Parts: sequence; C-alpha cells; structure tokens
Amino acid sequence: MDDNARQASGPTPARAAASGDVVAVRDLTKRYGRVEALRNVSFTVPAGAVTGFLGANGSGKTTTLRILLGLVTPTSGQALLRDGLRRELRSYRKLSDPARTVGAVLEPTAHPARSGRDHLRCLAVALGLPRRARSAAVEGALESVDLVSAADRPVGGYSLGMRGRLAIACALLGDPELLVLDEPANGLDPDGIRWLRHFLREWAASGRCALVSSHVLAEVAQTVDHVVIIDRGRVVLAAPAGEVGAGRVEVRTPEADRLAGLLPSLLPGERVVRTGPDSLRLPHGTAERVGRLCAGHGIPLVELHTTGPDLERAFFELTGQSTGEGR
Ligand SMILES: Nc1ncnc2c1ncn2[C@@H]1O[C@H](COP(=O)(O)OP(=O)(O)OP(=O)(O)O)[C@@H](O)[C@H]1O
Repeated sequence: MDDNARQASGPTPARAAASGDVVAVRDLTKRYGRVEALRNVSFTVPAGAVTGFLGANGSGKTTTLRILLGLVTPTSGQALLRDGLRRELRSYRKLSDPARTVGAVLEPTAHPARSGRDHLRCLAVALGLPRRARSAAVEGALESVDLVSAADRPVGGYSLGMRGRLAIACALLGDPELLVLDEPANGLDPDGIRWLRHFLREWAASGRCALVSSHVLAEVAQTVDHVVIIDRGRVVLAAPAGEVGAGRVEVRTPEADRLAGLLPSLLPGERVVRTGPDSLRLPHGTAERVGRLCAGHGIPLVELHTTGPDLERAFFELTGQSTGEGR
C-alpha cells in the first residue's frame, strides 16, 4: 500500500491528553520452576506517550505483559492498570471495563477463511460491546489501521503486515486508553515498520498511550517517548528516551596521560573516563574546549569526535548484546 495513503488515516484524535501513570508494575517476580523469568521488576507507563519495553529474546517481556493482562499469575508483586472508568490503579481482573482500559496484541490469530471485517465483528460480540456500537467500532478500527479496502477478503490471503494491522484493529475495538503490543514489528517489511511508527505517534498524539515490546531496538527507537529496558528478568533502565545514552566526546591521543592530567584543572567539573591507553571520554559539549586545550599544550590529536544521544548504544551496553544481535 502507498505509504502516504496509509499515513492519511490513523487513530481518531478523540481524547484530551490524560496525565499520570496508566500502568504501574511493582516488584514483579515470576518463577517457572527453577527458571526465574522476572525478578523485582518495577516500572511505570506514563499517559499520552509511547513506552518501549525493550530487551533481548527471553529477557522477560512477554511474561511481564501476560501478567499485566491477567493471563499469568506472578509469584509475587503486582501489575496494575488505570481503570478506564474509575481512574484508579487495579489489577486486570478487577477492572470495571477491561476492553475500554486496555487493548492488547500478544499472539495475533484469526481464522484464515474469515474476512478481516467478520473477524472484528465476532470479536466485538465476544468483548461484549453494545449491539448498537459494534458496527461503528469495527469500521473505526478498520479505518485506523488502513484495512478498509481489504476488509472483506479472507485473512488467509493477507500479508504479514496486513495481519499485524488486523491484530491492532482487534486491540482498538474497545476504544482503549492503553495499547499493549508484544513485538508488533516482528516480520514487518520497512514499509510496515514505517506505518507502525506513524500509527503509534498518532496514537500518542491523540492523548492515549502504548506499551510496545521489542527485541530489535532500531524498530522502535524513533518512536518511543519512554524506555524500559529489561535484561535477564531485571529492569536495567527506565527513563525518558531523550535522557538515555546521552551524547559524549571521544578523544584519542598518544599523550592521553598528559591530557588526563591537565583536564581536571582546565575543564573543572567535567567527568573524564579513561577508555583505553590512548583514549578518553568526556561529556557532550566539551569537544571545542578539548581541541583548544590540546592545541595550546601541543598535544597531538588522533581523533576528536562527538556522538549524539544514542539509545541504541545504551541498549547494547545495558543488555550486554553486540550490535549485530537480534537483527
Ligand atoms: N511457561 C513457561 N514455562 C517455563 N519457562 C518459561 C515460560 N514462559 C517463559 N519462560 C521463560 O521465562 C524467560 C522469559 O521469557 P519471555 O517469553 O517472557 O521473554 P521475552 O523477553 O518475551 O522473549 P521473546 O522476545 O523471545 O519473546 C525465558 O527464560 C523463558 O524461557
């Protein structure tokens, strides 16, 4: 499908931006026999934002999301959602209106012989949507994911991207405040990933929020406002995306010892990290001062460069992955 055509639609801008947290995960531990899938996992998901839930395969993302959705019981701890009607945090099973609170895609499934529209109609009944609201909910969801033109075709003939979009349409049916998507970019082509990013940005712009898991950081890095990074069942970072992986200045010189000795007095207060026998790392914004300092003291520079904020680098450092993994 033409990307511009896809971008013309998106979630309906309906709600005023909400505030506060819509998810609070507190001290979640889950053991499967000897396997400790989660240990003391805690994080929150803010309203009106896309939160990326990132980690390598087997790090505990799906287990966390399944607990959040009441599908798995934790060994200890809590996973709470803001109840759509009562505006207080509750476990999924105690929500007064689960479909309006959270729409989720964990494992997309649809009967291959059924059309996308029929699949959504059946689900609208199963969700208990009022009869008079069902048709509008189904058509609205189809429009939001750009599937109107393919809605009457059997799902068996859909591409992977179309199936992914149908799964998101299912999650939209109850008009939820929160979308929970487990690895939605899996198997998507670049066009499909672009569509997903745009969809999520529009979704957040309409005042709602999403919790999106991925083991491939590059798929979601441009889209997320907040990140929660999980590694081997433990949260290693939870922060606004802009604060993760702050930029820095890398310096390489055969006279690194001499430079390191001069820096504290000439750049007071700046943190200097010795990264190797001939290399140093300084905070973002120090490059010009370091360059002048080296020129003034006759210190030869082999390399002086600034890197921008880099979520990807932070992700790989925190999870101990090499940059080639998971791609
Ligand atoms: N039902 C289960 N029984 C036993 N072990 C399980 C079960 N479900 C998950 N695990 C284990 O818990 C750990 C976390 O798995 P989980 O599926 O939550 O990770 P994930 O981050 O979602 O990984 P992926 O990206 O591969 O889906 C893994 O070691 C996994 O093997």
